[in-house]
Amino acid sequence: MTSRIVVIGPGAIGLCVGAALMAGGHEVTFLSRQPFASLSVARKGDPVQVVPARVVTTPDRPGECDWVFLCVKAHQVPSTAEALRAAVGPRTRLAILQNGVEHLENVAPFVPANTDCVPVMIDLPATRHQIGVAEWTRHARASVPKGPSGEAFCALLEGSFIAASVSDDWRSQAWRKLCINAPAGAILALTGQPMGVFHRPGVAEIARAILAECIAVGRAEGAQLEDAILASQMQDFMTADPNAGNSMYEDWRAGRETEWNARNGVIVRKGLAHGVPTPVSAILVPLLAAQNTRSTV
Ligand SMILES: NC(=O)C1=CN([C@@H]2O[C@H](COP(=O)(O)OP(=O)(O)OC[C@H]3O[C@@H](n4cnc5c(N)ncnc54)[C@H](OP(=O)(O)O)[C@@H]3O)[C@@H](O)[C@H]2O)C=CC1
Ligand SMILES: CC(C)(CO)C(=O)C(=O)O
Repeated sequence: MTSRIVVIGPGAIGLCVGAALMAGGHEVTFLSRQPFASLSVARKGDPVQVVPARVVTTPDRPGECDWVFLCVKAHQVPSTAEALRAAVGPRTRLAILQNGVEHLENVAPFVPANTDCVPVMIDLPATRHQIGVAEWTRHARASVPKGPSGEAFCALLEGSFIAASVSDDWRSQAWRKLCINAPAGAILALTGQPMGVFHRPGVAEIARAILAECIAVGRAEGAQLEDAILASQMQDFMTADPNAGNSMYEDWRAGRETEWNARNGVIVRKGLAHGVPTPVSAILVPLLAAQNTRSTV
């Protein structure tokens, strides 16, 4: 069955997911801040195909639809309030594709309380090279909570390059992803260097400390995070392509606001609420916040 889907935020994730939905025959409209007419999404090294894209640039234009895929950075959610009002009707399902663990809290102020929201853990290393053009690499996975809406989400992507699955412990999936994003995002954004910086003296120790704090706070929040994550995640960091970046690094490089609060601030905020100490994150978070103000005072 063809669904009418509005993708809010045609960045790296929005373009990739939108292309997967279009390939499945769905009617996809991108709500963009800048116009574009065609879409080109490919796995790194694969041939590029250009297809026409349906795009609107006015927030009140998307109109009510079956699904909204919200693909903006966590701190950009408030700016989509008008678009959400226009696109989310009583029968619309809202998929929130974000890093972090606060998908539902982030959208709650902007949609009616009974909105059918599907938080999505998206593991899809992707870059938007220019408007309408994105490339992804390594793997493409999405995880949503088990239930009718989660299953409907997976059905939309069935047969596409994105492997979507339901989880009966989605909270743990989101925290596991944060175990990647919290150390790697903070360290790459603060040093302005790709993954090879983990081999500089002392850097791996800082990453390990952030990771340990993330695990401790995640457990206090009810996530199942086994001890072995510490070693296996550190191993992944240390064996990563030294030239690889991540979305927070890309934002820093482009002079855009970074997702420091959703990825690192959250560890301090939720740690405080549970009485879990997070001394290393507490030092790094003000630096990450300051990096975004570019204050001249
Ligand atoms: N990139 C990656 O590899 C991965 C990213 N993620 C997560 O997915 C989420 C999206 O990230 P990503 O795709 O990288 O981000 P991008 O910055 O590439 O894309 C965000 C897009 O949203 C647009 N946007 C922002 N505000 C609005 C608005 N009010 N109305 C319409 N469009 C808007 C931006 O437009 P404009 O261009 O005009 O600024 C941009 O096109 C984040 O939470 C990220 O952490 C998760 C896994 C991997
Ligand atoms: C680490 C990565 C690439 C994994 O999907 C990611 O989440 C990001 O860059 O934000």
